[in-house]
Amino acid sequence: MIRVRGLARTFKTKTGDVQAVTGIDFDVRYGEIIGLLGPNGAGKTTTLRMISTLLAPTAGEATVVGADLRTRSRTVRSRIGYVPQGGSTNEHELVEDELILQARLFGLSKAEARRNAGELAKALEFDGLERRKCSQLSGGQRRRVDIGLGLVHRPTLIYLDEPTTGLDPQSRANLWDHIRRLRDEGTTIVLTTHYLEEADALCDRILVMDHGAIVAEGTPDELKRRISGDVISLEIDSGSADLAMEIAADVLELRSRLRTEGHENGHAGKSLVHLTVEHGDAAVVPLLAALGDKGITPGALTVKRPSLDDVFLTLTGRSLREGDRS
Ligand SMILES: Nc1ncnc2c1ncn2[C@@H]1O[C@H](COP(=O)(O)OP(=O)(O)OP(=O)(O)O)[C@@H](O)[C@H]1O
Repeated sequence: MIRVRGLARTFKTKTGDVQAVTGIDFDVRYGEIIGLLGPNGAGKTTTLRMISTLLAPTAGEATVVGADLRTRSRTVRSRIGYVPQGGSTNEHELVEDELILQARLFGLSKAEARRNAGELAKALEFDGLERRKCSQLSGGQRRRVDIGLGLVHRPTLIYLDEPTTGLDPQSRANLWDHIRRLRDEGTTIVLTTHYLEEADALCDRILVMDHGAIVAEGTPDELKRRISGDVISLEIDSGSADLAMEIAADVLELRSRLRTEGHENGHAGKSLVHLTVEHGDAAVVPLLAALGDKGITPGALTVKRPSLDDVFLTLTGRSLREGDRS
């Protein structure tokens, strides 16, 4: 469905060149949901904009739904749907008019446009809202209309840029169901997300991006399996965190160790120390004893199977959530 080789984009700015995407390779197969996962500024949107012809690459090549990105950009455009981060609905227009206008822009007849709009309203469950102005929709309804706009010309490939950002958990889960249904009906989907749980729940395959590069690729399970063993997370006073990691390295056979600042939920002044070990349960008692000998008592301790966040930490040394704040 998509074949990308060496795709790169550099932006020239007053303060110098920004290498937004540094020469990436990836493939997307028919009927997959692919997630581009990464923190702010990782290059996800730039990648989507390039493979949707909205932004010219500075290097590299791509074939999208059978057409060359550079030489047949009009064909590519006619075969894909692109739903940008903020959507593209016009506040003052009626939902139905927006859908029909969009379909007509892609060359559909009035009758086809009307039929597709009606079918999508049913499929994405915003039927009954077609005569409302876009400004009168809830966040979740609006996102479904945005997706409808991307699909109204019946593309087989759709790009969704952060489809659920800003939605409440219920609307998010509801939108996930719709996205899965689209895939089951034969639409290939490439989406970007900051949410690990979204990538985990929704995507068949994940491309982890950081600093303009793909740093890992695989199914959610494959990525998690890369960090074999368990992750022990300890909350430690920031002043003692480095010593705690040294002590842990002395008494345990560590696969990896990472430290993040605990900014969230009133944990200022605390650090979170993440240790990957073969058998988490067996490691806890000797670890606590060794820390206790040096007067360190963790505020909290958890042992769990690695999450995608742990994968990201291990690959990049940073938490995705830290990236979110930058
Ligand atoms: N038009 C532009 N001019 C200059 N720099 C840009 C431009 N567009 C993007 N960038 C830079 O390129 C890098 C990648 O941006 P991009 O929007 O692709 O990241 P992203 O992963 O989509 O981030 P987010 O999750 O915040 O949407 C960032 O450093 C960004 O500041």
